Amino acid sequence: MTKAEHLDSVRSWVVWAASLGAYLIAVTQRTSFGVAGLEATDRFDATASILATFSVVQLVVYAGLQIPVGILVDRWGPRAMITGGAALMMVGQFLLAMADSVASGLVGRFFVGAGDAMTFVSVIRLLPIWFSGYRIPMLTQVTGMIGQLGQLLSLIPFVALLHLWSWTPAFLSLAALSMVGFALALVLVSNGPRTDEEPPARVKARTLLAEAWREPGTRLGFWTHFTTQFTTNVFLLTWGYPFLVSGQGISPAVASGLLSIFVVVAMVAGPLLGAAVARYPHRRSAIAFNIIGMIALTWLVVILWPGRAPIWMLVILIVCVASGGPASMIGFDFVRTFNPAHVIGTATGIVNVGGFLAALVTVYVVGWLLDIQQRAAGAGAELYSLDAFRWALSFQFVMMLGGIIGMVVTRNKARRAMALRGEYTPRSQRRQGNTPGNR
Ligand SMILES: N[C@@H](Cc1c[nH]cn1)C(=O)NCC(=O)O
Repeated sequence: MTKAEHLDSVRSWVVWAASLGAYLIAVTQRTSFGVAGLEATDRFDATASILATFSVVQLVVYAGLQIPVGILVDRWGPRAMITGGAALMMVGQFLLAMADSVASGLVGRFFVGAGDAMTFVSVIRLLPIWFSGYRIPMLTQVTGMIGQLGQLLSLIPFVALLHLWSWTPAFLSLAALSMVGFALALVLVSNGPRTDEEPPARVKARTLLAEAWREPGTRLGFWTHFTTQFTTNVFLLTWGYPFLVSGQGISPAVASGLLSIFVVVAMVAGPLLGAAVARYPHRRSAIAFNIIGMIALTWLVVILWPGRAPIWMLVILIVCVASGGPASMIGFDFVRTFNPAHVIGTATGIVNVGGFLAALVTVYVVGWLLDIQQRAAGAGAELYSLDAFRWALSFQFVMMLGGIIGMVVTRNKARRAMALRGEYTPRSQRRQGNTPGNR
């Protein structure tokens, strides 16, 4: 098969569907512990902070492994990484199924986080190997979008099994599900035909990392992912629920309903953004800036609202914050179009650190700001009061500002580099009426 013949072929769709299945299963493994919080509290006799440690360990492992994983994707190819990731998640869920102490549970969660970290970057790396042109940004979005459905597998059948069969059999079924991901990747995923651009296996990790990082387009992708995605993670993973229930006085049932808007928005906004990026590749950062602007504006309105915000305003806020997840996929599109094929895995890993790193910092600082306000207010003061949330959540603006500065600086650098190479930039089009390229 020549290079062009395998692109967009039936085989391409089979490889994509199998890798997407493996990613959806990884998202199920990722989100399974979160929905088993009450059972975990009983099983491990754990406090709230011990329970939070399980999530933090998983997030730190996930974010910390993105760059090594990206480098290994470029060295070994996506197939080995997806199968290896599924195997690690299988081991992790098996350990968790058997765990009866916090320490053994944490080891299980460590393996799940590590296997999960190996999956997404590898699946995204397969797209430019197997597809061409406008399909790639569209499939990037659809991959992210369908993967989020893994949350529903945790929320519905896994929770049902947990209540029906109890802890050990429910987590063993998750281990079995990972075997399905493993088999899918082993049998159906392929790294594609070898190309001249593949690096010799002995290229040093440091060299790959330096090459990917030197490219301003990679850093633009990092800052784009950083700025668009972190508010989504902060809301979904930690502070959204207590803000809605304790800060805004919403009932727990309505708050859970509001959180499910995140899945709906991912389903709707993903394809829309994919189509917009495919059609206007030279307007990608403008699209991301608009979404960041909407997130910042709606947070500002809710934070400055006198008293509790009305429910319709909270819905608008959640729709805008939720669109940050799909918008963050624009970061991976920058990677694809600015980097040579042999560093795309490494550069994708770098970009995927952005949103998770920003979320970790923000989750921690918001918690710290809530604590110090309670201490300053004296004994008996409420930890989760609306006023305390107003100040604490305002820290998000600091992170957004930092991210926007990063995006502007790297976008200008990327455009300067393109102009030096004589390539199309939006500015050069305004001056000369050039034809758009794909950057
Ligand atoms: N931005 C997310 C994926 C996404 C797509 N639509 C909504 N969320 C992301 O970066 N994901 C990485 C992963 O490992 O899932």
